[in-house]
Amino acid sequence: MSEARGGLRELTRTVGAAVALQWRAAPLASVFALLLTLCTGSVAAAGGWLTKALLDELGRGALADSQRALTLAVGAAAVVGGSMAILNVSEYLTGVIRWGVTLEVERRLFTKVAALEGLHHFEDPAFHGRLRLAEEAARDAPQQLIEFVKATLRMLVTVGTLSAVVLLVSPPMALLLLLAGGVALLAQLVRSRWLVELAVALVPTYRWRDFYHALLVDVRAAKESRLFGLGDLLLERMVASLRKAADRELAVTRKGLAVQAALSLLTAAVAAVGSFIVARGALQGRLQLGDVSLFLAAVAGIQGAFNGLLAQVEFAGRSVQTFKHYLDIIALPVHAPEASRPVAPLRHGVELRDVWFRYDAQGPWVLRGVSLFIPAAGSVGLVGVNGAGKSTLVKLLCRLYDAERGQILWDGVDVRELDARALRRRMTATFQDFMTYDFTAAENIGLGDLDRLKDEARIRDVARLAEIDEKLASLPAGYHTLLSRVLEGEDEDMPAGVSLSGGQWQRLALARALMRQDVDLLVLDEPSSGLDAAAEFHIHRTLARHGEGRARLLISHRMSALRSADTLFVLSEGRIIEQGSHDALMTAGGEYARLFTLQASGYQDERVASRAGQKEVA
Ligand SMILES: Nc1ncnc2c1ncn2[C@@H]1O[C@H](COP(=O)(O)OP(=O)(O)OP(=O)(O)O)[C@@H](O)[C@H]1O
Repeated sequence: MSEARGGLRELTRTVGAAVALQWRAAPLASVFALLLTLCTGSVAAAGGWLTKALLDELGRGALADSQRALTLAVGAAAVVGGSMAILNVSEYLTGVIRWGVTLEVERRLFTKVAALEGLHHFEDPAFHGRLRLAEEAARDAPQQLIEFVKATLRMLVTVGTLSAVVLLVSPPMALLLLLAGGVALLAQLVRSRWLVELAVALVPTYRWRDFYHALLVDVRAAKESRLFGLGDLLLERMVASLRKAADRELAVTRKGLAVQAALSLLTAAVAAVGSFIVARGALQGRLQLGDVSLFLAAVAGIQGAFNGLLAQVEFAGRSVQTFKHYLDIIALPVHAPEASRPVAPLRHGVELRDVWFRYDAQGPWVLRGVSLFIPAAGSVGLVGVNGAGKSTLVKLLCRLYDAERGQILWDGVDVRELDARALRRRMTATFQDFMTYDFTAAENIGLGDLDRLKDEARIRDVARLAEIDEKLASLPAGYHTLLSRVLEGEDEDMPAGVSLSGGQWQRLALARALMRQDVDLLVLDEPSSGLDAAAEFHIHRTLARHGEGRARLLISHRMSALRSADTLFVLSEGRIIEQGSHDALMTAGGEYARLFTLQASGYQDERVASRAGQKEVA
């Protein structure tokens, strides 16, 4: 009982939200659509009544009033013609409302997604599942729920008016019809519940299918896929996902077939019983020809109205569930900037104080009591083997996650008390897994500072700093060349897109990070991993110049790039195990010295070393 009440509450909440959404998206069209719905609901009864009156009049033979018969005939024809006109206008209004609602829903959904703070939602498979359902809902659910509301209204008006008509002819029959309709409705609700449960259960299957599909068409995946011959394997897995979905859907459809067959039998039986009652009444002279016609039209009308609603129930049940996911995502809390303290320019430095962090509450600790200080005008280098936690530390600094224990302090203020967006505006960063946007070259750089997205002079300045200006200027449309091999420009004159090399993309990412001028903290996570040796040397000199007077955190596996940092921290399994200047750490002979010597020895050529040795001896 309480479950049914909960279900009803859920239905009311969802349908209410869909109706409110439609009202906001297209108020005028909604009012007209409602009026037309009420009109179409009464068409059957009006048409039936006019036909009955016409037949009764004609049945009077020579006594018939020809003027009245003619008026009734014209009236019945007008009702049919009018209902067709209403249908056409309704279709147009449905289009207007559908577009209004789709735009509104997509805008609201992705405004919310864009406003979500941090990364944890985006690294949660359950969130992606919900988002998929919500997007599905954004496309169809409000419309289907509104169609359901309209079908219910139409059904109520049709059944109400026609039942009144049938009641006049045969009261028991009216009851029978309503009962049969009610049973069919309940059965359909059960069927729709099965379908909803199936849709939710199949979300991961469809997401895997999408994933294999993306791998089959993605240009980057195509390289490995061709080289390792992965095409058949991916295809097989994609088809297997689809087959799984198809098998499960067909199983539910088969289950529903029995229900459907029982419903058809019930409908036919009710119609047969009704016809029998009326035919007998006519034979016994209790009913006239018009009554028979009216009754048969009413039976067909009521069953048609119920069937119309039944068809909507299936979609509506599914929509209630998917739309619920949309409403849940819309209701997710986002950070309220007004609740946070403004961020002052950095004067002393950023401090990590005994920071502990793990990605999942049950997962292993990734950072275990990290403490380090990045002075406002100093540089810090972070060293550590793969998986030590370096990039995780960067994510915490950018407030993409918050520490579980300990604090990150911005001039002594816990960053959790600060407005995250304002904090991010005071810093810039290049990430190890930087983005390559399929935009123009200028936009790829300008995105680093949206206020200067069109500032070509500034864009070229930072491109020069990142030593990519010459290359970009030489592209077919210079900085306005699209950097894409998968999208084409919407503008016909635009030359075909081009792609860059890995190192060139990295320079572009670096230029993007340099776009922001008024920043206090510069975070560079492997900014030169893809650069050739000469370029790396130049870039680091440029970065050192550019970063002067700011707090800098530099991460690199190329240890030579870090040696000039004021302080170096060695991170191992989430702990700082050494710290000091390059010279101090080399003298100490610990992990840093071991890693540095190991890397340096890889660059030693014995012939050069032995020549150097001979010179020393001489
Ligand atoms: N989003 C994530 N969810 C769960 N675990 C993660 C996530 N990102 C990283 N990890 C785990 O956290 C640990 C530290 O990863 P991190 O990327 O910080 O290392 P790193 O020092 O930057 O390594 P590398 O030198 O390879 O870039 C790893 O064991 C990794 O598996």
